Amino acid sequence: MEQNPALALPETGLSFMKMHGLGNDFVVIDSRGREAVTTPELARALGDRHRGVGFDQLAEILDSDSADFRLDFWNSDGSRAGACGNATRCVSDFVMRGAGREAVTLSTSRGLLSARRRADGLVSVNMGAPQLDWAEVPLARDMDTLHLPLPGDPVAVGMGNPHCVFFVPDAQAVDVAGTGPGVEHDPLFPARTNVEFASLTAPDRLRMRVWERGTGITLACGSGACATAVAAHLRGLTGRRVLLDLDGGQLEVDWREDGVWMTGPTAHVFTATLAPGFPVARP
Ligand SMILES: N[C@H](CCC[C@H](N)C(=O)O)C(=O)O
Repeated sequence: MEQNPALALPETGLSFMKMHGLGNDFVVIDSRGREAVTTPELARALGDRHRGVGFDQLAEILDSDSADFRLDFWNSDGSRAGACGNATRCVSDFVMRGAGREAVTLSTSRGLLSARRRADGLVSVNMGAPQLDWAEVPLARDMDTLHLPLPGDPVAVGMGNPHCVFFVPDAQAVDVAGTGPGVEHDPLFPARTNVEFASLTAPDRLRMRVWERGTGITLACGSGACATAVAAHLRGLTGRRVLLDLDGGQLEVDWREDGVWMTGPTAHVFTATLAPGFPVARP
């Protein structure tokens, strides 16, 4: 096996954690006290579910001057994600446990966020204010973000990353794999987009399924749940606080004065070490 120099790690035997929030799964690399190690090549190699470890997102923990830590997010196709709500909750849980604290602050590419453990053990993150201006999402040109000029009349919401939310009669019946990629790559979204399909199942309760930019179908998407709750409220379907049923479980979203709070379970599955020489060149 020949080592590919383009993928060489700064050290062999890199240690990482596998975590998930409602089955939205992550590889987490703790790089506090050193330089960042993630590159697009490493993200793709680790993200390969057959030849690597497999994940929906990779999160790298880094030192921060302005918060308890910094978090960078990557998709399995090697692209960057500006936000990842479930990984933020999982990593915050890990950092809080390590420090014996019940609340932390973190910096991401969209700014400063905060997280805390609730009395019931679930972890909440304040994902910040939704981005409702076309340029912030971002969209290709000035338009009404509440009614995009696409079949299905979706809503665009930014949560530090772009989301396109469709309200449908039955989210369960949607061909997510068939519809998602076309929307992800629609020219209306210059940075591509995450795509959500949601239906109202009770007052203030939504069934939601997701196609994630750079990853595909996932069992849950925290920022997608926030975007969907914001869109549902703005469309007059729900109040500001909703319960979302995703393929992997439930999330609570509460759009408060100080930002969009998202609450749910977290899991640390294992900690492991990459074999020396990984990743190796592939034929
Ligand atoms: N699963 C993540 C979102 C990943 C979004 C990513 N696919 C992007 O490119 O924006 C979450 O819990 O918020």
